[in-house]
Amino acid sequence: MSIRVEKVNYIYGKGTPYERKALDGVNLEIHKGEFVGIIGHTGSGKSTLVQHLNGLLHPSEGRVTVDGVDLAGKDKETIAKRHSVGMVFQYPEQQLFEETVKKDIAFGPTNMGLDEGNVERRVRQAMEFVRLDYNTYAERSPFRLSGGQQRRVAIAGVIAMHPDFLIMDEPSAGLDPVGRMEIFSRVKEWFEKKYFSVILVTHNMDDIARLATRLLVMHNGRVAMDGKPMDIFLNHRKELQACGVDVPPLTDTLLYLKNQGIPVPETARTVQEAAEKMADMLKGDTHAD
Ligand SMILES: Nc1ncnc2c1ncn2[C@@H]1O[C@H](COP(=O)(O)OP(=O)(O)OP(=O)(O)O)[C@@H](O)[C@H]1O
Repeated sequence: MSIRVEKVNYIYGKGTPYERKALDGVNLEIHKGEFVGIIGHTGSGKSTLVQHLNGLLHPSEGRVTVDGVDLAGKDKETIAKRHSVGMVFQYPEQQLFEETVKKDIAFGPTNMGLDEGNVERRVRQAMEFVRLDYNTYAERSPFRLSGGQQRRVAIAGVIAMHPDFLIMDEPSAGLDPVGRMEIFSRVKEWFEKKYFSVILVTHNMDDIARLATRLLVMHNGRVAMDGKPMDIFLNHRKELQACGVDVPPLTDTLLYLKNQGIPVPETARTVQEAAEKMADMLKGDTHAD
């Protein structure tokens, strides 16, 4: 199961004085089981790219397929594939439109043709996922909630679709630090249970260090770097900085441990996991002394 982006160009305002090439020859394959972090300076094309992955935007040139199905189509199979890629937008208020929280979250599963009982079950499960109490919020208007609560409703609406791929574009905007930790720990938990793969667009390098198993660095509408976060941070810091991004603080811990003679564990999937394993090894050495 995978999403493939083939030779994709995207131009905003084609033929107008505001014409702007936002994607420039992007080739990419994202597989089930990956937690892909997408970083890059502002305007590098991250949001434009992810909006192609579930057919919200169509390439000016090239194509995007999910399991071989071209998202440019309009048939039933294409729609089902688009539904398998859930998207949490940068601005949740753009995503909410129903009169109650419950109806808003139920919209996607209802559209998929699920019966009432199943829809209800998914709404409750999704509200639990985002830690919104059903009895308190189900009947409230989503427009009378705080930004952080709206964001939770928007995330719940996508979770209720049971997507194979979950795209999150700057999901922490509007969430307080506790809210962020809550949502991200649930996302991590479901990712680890293999309920979905994740594509996370963020400027938050700590989140990348904690969560990403693969890193894409966007620069001027191109994928400038694509690899294991650990390798990019440890071995390609200069190239990364040339793309307008710096390494997460945890990189220095990793370098310190490496300089103490602790090998970087190749099997670690995230930077944080590597740092934890290396710290354990260091402790082990200390005890041995
Ligand atoms: N609706 C639009 N109309 C015209 N140009 C746009 C539009 N949306 C984005 N662009 C331009 O396309 C380029 C890529 O924008 P995009 O939003 O994809 O970047 P980004 O990396 O997600 O940025 P940010 O980190 O600020 O969210 C930028 O130059 C931006 O100004």
